[in-house]
Amino acid sequence: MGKAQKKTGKGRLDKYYKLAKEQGYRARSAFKLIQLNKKYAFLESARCCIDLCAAPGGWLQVASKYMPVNSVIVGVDLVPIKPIPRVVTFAADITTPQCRNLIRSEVKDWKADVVLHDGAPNVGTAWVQDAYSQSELVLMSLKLAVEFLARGGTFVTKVFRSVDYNNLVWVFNQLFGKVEATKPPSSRNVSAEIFVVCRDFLAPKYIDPKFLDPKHVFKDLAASTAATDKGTSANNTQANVFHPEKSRRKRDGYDDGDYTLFKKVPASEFIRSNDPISILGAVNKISFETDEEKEWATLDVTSADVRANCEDLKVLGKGDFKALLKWRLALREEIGLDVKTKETEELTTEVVDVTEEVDEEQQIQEELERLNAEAAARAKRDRRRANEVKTKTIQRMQLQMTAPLDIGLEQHDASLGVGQEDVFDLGGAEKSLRKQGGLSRLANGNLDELDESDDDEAPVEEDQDDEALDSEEERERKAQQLEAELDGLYDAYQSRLRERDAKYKVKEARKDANREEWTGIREPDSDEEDEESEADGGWDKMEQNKARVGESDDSDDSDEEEEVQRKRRRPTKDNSPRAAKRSRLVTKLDDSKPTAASRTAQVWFSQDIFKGIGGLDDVEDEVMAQDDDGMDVDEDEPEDLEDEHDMPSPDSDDDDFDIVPQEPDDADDMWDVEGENEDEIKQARISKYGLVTPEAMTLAQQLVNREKTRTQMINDGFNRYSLNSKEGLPSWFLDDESKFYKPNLPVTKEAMAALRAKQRALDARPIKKVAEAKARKKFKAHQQLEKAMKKAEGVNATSDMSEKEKAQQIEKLMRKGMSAGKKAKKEIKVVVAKGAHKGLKGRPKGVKGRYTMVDSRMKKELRAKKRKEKANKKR
Ligand SMILES: C[S@@+](CC[C@H](N)C(=O)[O-])C[C@H]1O[C@@H](n2cnc3c(N)ncnc32)[C@H](O)[C@@H]1O
Repeated sequence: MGKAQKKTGKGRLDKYYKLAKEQGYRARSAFKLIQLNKKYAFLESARCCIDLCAAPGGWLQVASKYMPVNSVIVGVDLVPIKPIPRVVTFAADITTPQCRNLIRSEVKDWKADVVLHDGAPNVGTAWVQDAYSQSELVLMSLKLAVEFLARGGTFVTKVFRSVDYNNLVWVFNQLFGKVEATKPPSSRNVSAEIFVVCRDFLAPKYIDPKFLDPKHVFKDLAASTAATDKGTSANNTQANVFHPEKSRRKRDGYDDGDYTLFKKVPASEFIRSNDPISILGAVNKISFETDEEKEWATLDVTSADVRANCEDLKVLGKGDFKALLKWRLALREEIGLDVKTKETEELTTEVVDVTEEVDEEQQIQEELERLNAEAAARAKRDRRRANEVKTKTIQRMQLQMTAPLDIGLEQHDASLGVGQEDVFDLGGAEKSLRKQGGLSRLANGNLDELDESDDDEAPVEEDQDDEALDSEEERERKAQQLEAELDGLYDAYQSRLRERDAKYKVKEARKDANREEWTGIREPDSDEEDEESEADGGWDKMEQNKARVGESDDSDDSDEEEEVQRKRRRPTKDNSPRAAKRSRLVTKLDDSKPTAASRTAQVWFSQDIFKGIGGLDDVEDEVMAQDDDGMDVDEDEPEDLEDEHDMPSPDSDDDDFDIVPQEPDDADDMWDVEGENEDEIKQARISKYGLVTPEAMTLAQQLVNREKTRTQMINDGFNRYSLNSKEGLPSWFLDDESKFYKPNLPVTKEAMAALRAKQRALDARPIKKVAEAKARKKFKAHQQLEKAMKKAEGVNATSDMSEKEKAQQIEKLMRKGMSAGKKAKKEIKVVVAKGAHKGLKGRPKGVKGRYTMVDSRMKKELRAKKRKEKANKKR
């Protein structure tokens, strides 16, 4: 038996439920028809289909999908069905004549190829009753089917496994050539439903009405129920006794004619019965009503427990049932029905044996159910706990009881890698440091002292205030360290991502190509070699330069070189666009909003380990001291420059850090050449890149069409996204924000259409080669024309010709000149060397003008050859 499926709650939401949702079917039952049709293929050839009990319309959807277009599909149900394309539906009870009339009016005198029936009354409390009316419903649908089906047609119906099943199948067999019962995989195992596919309708001229009369078809119901009484229901009652803790399904329903839930048997019946176990499993109470029974109740063997147990058997456990069975045996001996033959232990073993027989399959299934339920409950519990913790944390955050760092970061997240312990356990680290008395010393930068004191166990007395201050600084330092580490990890992650990103690689390759082309900013008087070194740029070249500068300090022409270097490094107070652009190439280290990289660098270099390393501190100080005006310095005032601004001079040691980083994101900025002004560049950029996004186009159109004013647009710019302070936020966060935290600008259809049109126009433009060829042609034509005109002038100048002759000659020349470049290609006729032309030498019959003989295979073979060559080349 397959894995048990839950019939309640989420157990219903199985694979087919999800599939139905995905594929737009109204009910998961749609897959039952799909699977039935896959097996018997009755829909593809059907031209007319009637679906009885069709709501909500899953089967109708399938029929409409699989049946040929223009076929007639009719759906009926008690409840109205939402419209489905190509399907006619109405609400009616299929057991009534009105329904029949409605169908008739719909299909006219057509005959249906397929009649479907998936009807099910509400299966609930009175199971026997339901099963019966289900069978009745089947019979009613069969009645309609035989009326509307065409000869050879198919009737598909759902039948519940019940005592009526065989009778129904018998009737089907009388009316159809082939009858097969099947359970499609999408039908739940726990469901008692089964589908009967009746094919090849015999369409007899006369059908005995008894075939369709429930009274006749199901008349031996009682007999069959009695016959099955010893079957599953007997097992059920036995199981009730041996596993009273488990609730059992009544697959067989209630006994025929006995619809009461409460059952009572006299004690005498229980004592005298040969099947006491069935009685214990089936009844609620054993009563002591007759005198004899009342006497038994007073006997010693009938203890108070036994009497109490007899009052309500439904609440008893296994032990109580055993006690009752023991009591029965004892009483039987007492009243002389039995001689003492068996020991009660034996009975127990017998009982156990019987138990094992009881529905072993069901036990397995129930065990599985139990295990599944337990696992589900455990998972649910865990989920609930996790949610509770999260909710609490959020509440605490809202009450400002904790920092947001708590959320989302697992304390022992492996992805954070090494160092997370001290990262997240600042308190612990602080405590251990304080214990060692090294915190304040660490804060004072006395690393050596701290190292020494590592071995020293004696605690050092410290001023309380100092300690608090120290711990604050320490905390800050740690936090900065943590941020630096996180930034490092994030950078590594980003570079890993980029490495994987093919687009990025292409971009980088292009950039590299651009960089190679870039020859740097040339000083008019700098020599060839210097230009090269500048052009190449890069760390190595700079190192070489530095070394050379250092060496050249002693050389004779040092002053000259120094001057060149200084000129190259120092910004001038030149207001020309070139100077402005160059100043842009230099990173403004003192920008009031520190960039992520500079902040990271600051944090990195703020670590104690860098303290005392020559030059670094100075650089840092200089970085801090530099101000915005730093770029507007007169070239003629080098001393001032050095005093006021921190651009390193060639003589200082700090020229190690004379880095002129290139702006990474926009190579175009670098191409600002002398003479161009900012506005022009801006305009060029707009014409090249402007209005490339649908949002930009929408805004532009709104502005042009006066749907929005400029002020409105400016006002729109002040939204919750525009005033976010980005200061001090980590780069990963800012990256994320830039991707996802931005206003959702409206995009109109018109804007999209305009953009598409623009793109189409771009696509329609010829490629460079074609354009060049066209231009060449035009140029040649122009030359020819000029030549012709010169000749015409010559003709005009001659006196040997009459005016008429001149005119004729000139016209000829001009015609020739005008037609230059428009030479019509001589058409070559292709003659395939097959049939009559095969093996022919010389001109084939009926072919005039230029021709070429081709082999029919030649083209294909040539292509194949080229393809192979290409593939080989690649390899
Ligand atoms: C299981 S649903 C049918 C699902 C349908 N095959 C589908 O795929 O959407 C059973 C339907 O039978 C209908 N039904 C039950 N008794 C009926 C009756 N006497 N006449 C018409 N419809 C009936 C119910 O209203 C219910 O919608």
